Amino acid sequence: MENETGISDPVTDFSETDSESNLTLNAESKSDSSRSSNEREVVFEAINLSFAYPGSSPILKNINLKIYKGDFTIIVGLNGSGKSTFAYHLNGLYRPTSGRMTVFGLDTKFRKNVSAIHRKVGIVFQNPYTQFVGNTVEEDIAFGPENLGLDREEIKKRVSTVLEAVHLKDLAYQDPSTLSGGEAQAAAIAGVLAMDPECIVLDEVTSMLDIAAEDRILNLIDGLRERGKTLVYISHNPKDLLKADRIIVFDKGEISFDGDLLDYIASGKYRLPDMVELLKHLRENGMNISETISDPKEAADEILKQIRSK
Ligand SMILES: Nc1ncnc2c1ncn2[C@@H]1O[C@H](COP(=O)(O)OP(=O)(O)OP(=O)(O)O)[C@@H](O)[C@H]1O
Repeated sequence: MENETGISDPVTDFSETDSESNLTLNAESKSDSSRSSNEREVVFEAINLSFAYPGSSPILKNINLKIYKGDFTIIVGLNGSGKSTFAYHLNGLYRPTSGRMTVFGLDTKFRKNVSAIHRKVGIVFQNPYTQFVGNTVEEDIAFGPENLGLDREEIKKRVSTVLEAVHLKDLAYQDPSTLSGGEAQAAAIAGVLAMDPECIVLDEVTSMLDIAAEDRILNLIDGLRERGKTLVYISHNPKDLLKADRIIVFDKGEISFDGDLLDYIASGKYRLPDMVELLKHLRENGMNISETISDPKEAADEILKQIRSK
């Protein structure tokens, strides 16, 4: 079947479970008296989550994870480790084969919950062309806000604001399928921004952007953080790690690391070339790091020392 994003998706057929909606789960968990009042709100929770594509062996294996409101979480891992597959679970596009995924306490296994989740969680896919639904860029961006039932003036305002933000005003009337890779990524991001969701999941969204466009998007992401949005960002770019509240490493469908940047570097779970890139970036941005360091392990130690001393 095709879901509303246009992705051909065999795992979001909710017809059998539709009547069992579980919208009360969040209220139940809030009434749990054992929780202290200052406990942070859990946005995403994976509980023993496993997933296999039809006819394949499991891609995600027994994932247990909570992601909290307002956090900027970066997910890294080698190609094929299951990052995108996991991201699709974060707004209910995919459902676990076993275990559970809840978003704001709503189990993604129930169709009614997924409609509610789609209003709260926007996702920008790795391949932007899969998410276009409009005949023009402008129409495409307006589609989300229209679905939210916003009035014409508000839709117009939002479309204009996000087109400006991603520098696509001149291409507003172009067919999105004819955009260049970088333009398409910017348009897909604009489409999600126009919906102003509480949480945004970004799956390698800057891979086709030039440096100026990437900077624009990263600035937008900074702005979203300041507004308290919950962000989950799948990235292969080492310098993004510096922004993260939390880094999660996927390895063959399992979580092999979960912690902050210092712990990540100290853990030695990083990809060696990433440390060299990170070092280069820090050096270019004024950190006093010896030019003679090129060995990745030495680089990691130096980054750790520099960050700790700040
Ligand atoms: N629709 C599908 N049907 C069957 N297998 C799939 C499908 N989509 C992905 N896979 C497989 O699932 C595994 C995980 O893919 P996924 O795209 O989640 O990895 P990833 O960590 O995001 O990789 P990358 O960094 O390359 O984007 C891969 O081995 C991939 O071939």
